[in-house]
Order: sequence, then C-alpha cells, then structure tokens
Amino acid sequence: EPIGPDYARQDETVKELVDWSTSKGGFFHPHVQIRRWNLSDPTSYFGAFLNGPVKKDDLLMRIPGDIKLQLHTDFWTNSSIVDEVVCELAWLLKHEYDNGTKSIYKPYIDYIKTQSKHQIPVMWSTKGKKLLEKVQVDIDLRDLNADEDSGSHFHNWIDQWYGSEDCLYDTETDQELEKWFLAMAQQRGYDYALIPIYDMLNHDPGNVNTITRPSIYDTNGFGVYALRDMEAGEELLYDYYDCPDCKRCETCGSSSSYWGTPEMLRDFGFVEAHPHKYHFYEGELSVTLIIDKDRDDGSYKVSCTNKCPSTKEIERHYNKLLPLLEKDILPLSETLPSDEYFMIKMYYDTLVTDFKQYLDHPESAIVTRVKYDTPPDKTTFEATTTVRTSTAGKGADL
Ligand SMILES: C[S@@+](CC[C@H](N)C(=O)[O-])C[C@H]1O[C@@H](n2cnc3c(N)ncnc32)[C@H](O)[C@@H]1O
Repeated sequence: EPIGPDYARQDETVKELVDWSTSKGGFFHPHVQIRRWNLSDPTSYFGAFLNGPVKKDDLLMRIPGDIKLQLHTDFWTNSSIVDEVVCELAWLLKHEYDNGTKSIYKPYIDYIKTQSKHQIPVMWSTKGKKLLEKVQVDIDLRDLNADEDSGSHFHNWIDQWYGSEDCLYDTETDQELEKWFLAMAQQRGYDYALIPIYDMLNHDPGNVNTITRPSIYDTNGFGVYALRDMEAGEELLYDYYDCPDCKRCETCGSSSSYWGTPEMLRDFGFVEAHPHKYHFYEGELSVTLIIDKDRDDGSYKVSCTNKCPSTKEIERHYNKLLPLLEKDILPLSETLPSDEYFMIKMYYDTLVTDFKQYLDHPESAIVTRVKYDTPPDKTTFEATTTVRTSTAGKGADL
C-alpha cells in the first residue's frame, strides 16, 4: 500500500503557491479560496471554492503569465500534441523538478512533490491495471489519437506512445519518476503549459461555472470569470475536455467530441459526475451515448449525438460486465490498493447502471445532430483546442 502524501506539507505548499502567484501579479477575488474539497477531511483533494457570493462575469482569479511553465510558441503550430507536446512538457517539468530549490517555479514544484505517484491508471499496481482492463470488456476506449483501443490502453499509453529514449522515458529501464512526469504532464497539463493555481480547479461537465479570458496560453496571463451568479460554498469548475476558453463557441469541436467518461478515468484517475459520455465508432461514424442524471430528482435522461449505438452492442458489453463483480472484482477487495479498488468498483457500477438505463428504454433516447462549426476566432480555437482535435483519428464527417 503506497504511503499516503505528506498532507501537512501539502497544506503549506498550497499557501506558498497562493502567495507566490499574488507576488507575481496574480489576483484572487476576496470570496475565492483554494482549499481542500472536504474541510473535515485533511486528506481530501484541493479545489477552488467560494466563501461568499459572486456575480456573473466577476473576475474570480487572475493567473499571471510568468508563473506558467509554458512551451515556446513554436510548439503551437506544426507539432502534434501526442508525441511531441506532452513529451516536451514532461521534460520541462523534470528540468524544474531537478532544479529543486533553484527552480523559479519552486512553490509549484514543491506542491507537485507532495502528490501521490499513483493517481491515474498508468501509475497503478499491476493487479489494478489488469482488473481495470477486464472491466473495460471491449467497450471502445478512444486512444490519444481518438482511435478505438482496448482496455490495455488505460495503462500502457506511456509505453506505447512515449516509451523511447528521445522522450524522457525508456520502456526498458521503466524509470518510475520519468513515467510520473509524463503522467503529470497529462493529468495537470493543458497541452502546452502547466498552469499553477488554475490547475487547482476541478472537473464537472454538468456544472461548468467558470470561463477563462483571453486565452490560458496568453503569455501575459489570463483571468478566470464567473459564468453565472454563485453562492458561498460553491466550487469553481469547468469541463476538462472542453477547452476552458470554449464557452464562447458552443459547437467548437474539442476533446469532448471524442473522449468521455472512460478517457476521463484514463487521464485523470476518477469517474466523473453525470453526464456520462461513451463514444463508439459505427463504421467511420462516431456516435455518442450520453447518460445524464438529474441532480435534484435523480431521474435519468438518455441521449445520443448523431445516432445511438446499437442496443445489440451495448447488450453485449452489459452481459460481459455482469459476471465480473463476483468473479474478478470482489475477490480483490482486500489485496488491491484501496484507492484503486474503490475507483475500479465505482467505474464498474457506473458502466452497469448507465448501460442498463439505455437498454431499458432505448426508444426514449433523444438524438441530436451536432455539427462542429469553424470557431469564430480561429486563433483562440487554434491555441486551445486544435491540438486535441488535430490528432483526432477517424472523426465523424458531420
Ligand atoms: C488538475 S488537478 C485538479 C486539482 C486537484 N484536485 C488537486 O488537489 O491538486 C486534476 C485532478 O484532480 C482530481 N479531480 C478533478 N476533478 C475531480 C472530480 N470531479 N472528482 C474527483 N477528482 C477530481 C483528479 O485527481 C484529477 O486528476
């Protein structure tokens, strides 16, 4: 069982991070606080919360340009996100990590150093990886190029896509620290940049309440604004797969057009709140099954983008899932690291519940056609989402 992080040190480094950002010209609305998600649980993760009301369009935080660890703009144009940008960002993180006290990003590196090295499946135990692969049965898992892949992609994407000497991590020697830099570049990175303070915001696709302006890549920094009036106690959130600047372009193609709930577990190590999304290829056409659950009355709403996946396919996955609980999952409840077991069991329950919702009432699924328009301001779009969309494999020709 890996020893948990040094939680007291984590609290200190978060305070130092906030002071550092402010000293560099950063701003925090007086009602915004970076704190642990659950104040009575000193091991719960961090997020940005309100301790008083704010109005729509209020400036909640300003992230100064020079606290960002950002790649040179040369990487923005002709480099693919998959095998260059994430790799380069991991190198940058390693460089500053090795610089230690001499790093100009010391407060951020100190916080990163307090993070557990086992947060996402690629860094899990072998048993945990194998069980998660089994639970994926043969449900589409879209790889880093948005092509279908098997459940093994959850845990072998670093070996498959970055395992070579020219990208920091050599599969043969399996250096855990180098692998972790790549995992962190994926988990906390925004393609070209690691963004201290802003990367404290958590994900919730069903409750996006912030937007960034002008762009998170703006070298002079950017502001985080309220998308609506909010009350004390609310958390500042956005959709990790929908570029933070994108709220100004409702139909911009972004990662959420081909990555969903399974990929959220791959990249960030948790099962997201509803709406859950599952992308399938039917021939060349990418179809999406969306299972939403009303947060007040608990009722489910099933919808599909462009077309619904065939009930035959979903039934096949569902029938393969059912026996896994007794046969494979429960027997490992005592031997797997507890956080891995908890997440795999949660993911299993999510798949079974979601697929049952669809199979019980396939006729009630609402089908919407989505056409991705060209974004109004191409540059912002280019900077913030092209990298993800430009590597998409067989996107649907909508
Ligand atoms: C960029 S960090 C966000 C800040 C992070 N919570 C922290 O304490 O530093 C992304 C990680 O936060 C956690 N996270 C973000 N949103 C979450 C959510 N809705 N539920 C559970 N964990 C979440 C996951 O561990 C994810 O990999």
